[in-house]
Amino acid sequence: MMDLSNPCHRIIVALDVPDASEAEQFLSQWETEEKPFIKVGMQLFYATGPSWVATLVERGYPVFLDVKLHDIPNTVSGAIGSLVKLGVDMITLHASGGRAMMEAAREAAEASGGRKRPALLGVTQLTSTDEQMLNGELGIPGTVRDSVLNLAQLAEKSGMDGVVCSGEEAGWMKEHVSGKLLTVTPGIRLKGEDAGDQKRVMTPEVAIQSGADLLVMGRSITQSSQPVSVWKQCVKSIQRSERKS
Ligand SMILES: O=c1ccn([C@@H]2O[C@H](COP(=O)(O)O)[C@@H](O)[C@H]2O)c(=O)[nH]1
Repeated sequence: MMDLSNPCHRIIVALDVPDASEAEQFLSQWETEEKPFIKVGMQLFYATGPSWVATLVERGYPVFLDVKLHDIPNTVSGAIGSLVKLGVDMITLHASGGRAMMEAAREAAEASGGRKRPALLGVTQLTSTDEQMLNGELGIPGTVRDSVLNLAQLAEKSGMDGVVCSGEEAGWMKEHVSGKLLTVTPGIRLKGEDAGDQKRVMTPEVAIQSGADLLVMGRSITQSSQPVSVWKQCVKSIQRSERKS
């Protein structure tokens, strides 16, 4: 189960791999270490199905199910009703799905009948979106920050426990929302690393200093030849950054 006071749980490892066997092989490298906080996204969830995710939870992994639900309220309510049974720690929905959709999700999660209620996170603007894309192909005026804040405030009013945004917005946004809203921040890159498809990126240290609560790290860890050592170094360096800020 996730424990936000545990520094190891401040980094969520995005397990973007094709199947359960590759995921298991990757996780086996942590044998003697504390279990990492794992993000299962669409690629792995669609490949393994819910039962493998439930076994991860049973084995004591904190799990973030990043399926980014976005549909009519009734459908999202049903989906949350099914996903809550897995016992995961966090689930994402697109905040742009609107208030009725997020409220329906919250009600479905609360009706989970004695099971642990997962934290629900509203995805604001994806970290692969920049201002040019926002104003151009998406037709949304203003800055990325304006749009992230608008969606974060909507998520908060709709009963979400947190939001997904980039490190560029995480700390600043907290001045405009309640302190209870958790900020989960992907788009993390080590110094000098290629951003790839991500547009709003930050190093782990700067993201934590800027006010992010939890960091999502995928390829920087999964594509490293020494993933456990990169993970450990990042945990240590964010602890140091936190002490300084
Ligand atoms: O705005 C968002 C929301 C989710 N993600 C997810 O985080 C990881 C990032 O992977 P990297 O390899 O570190 O880029 C990935 O699973 C995305 O689906 C995001 O990047 N941005």
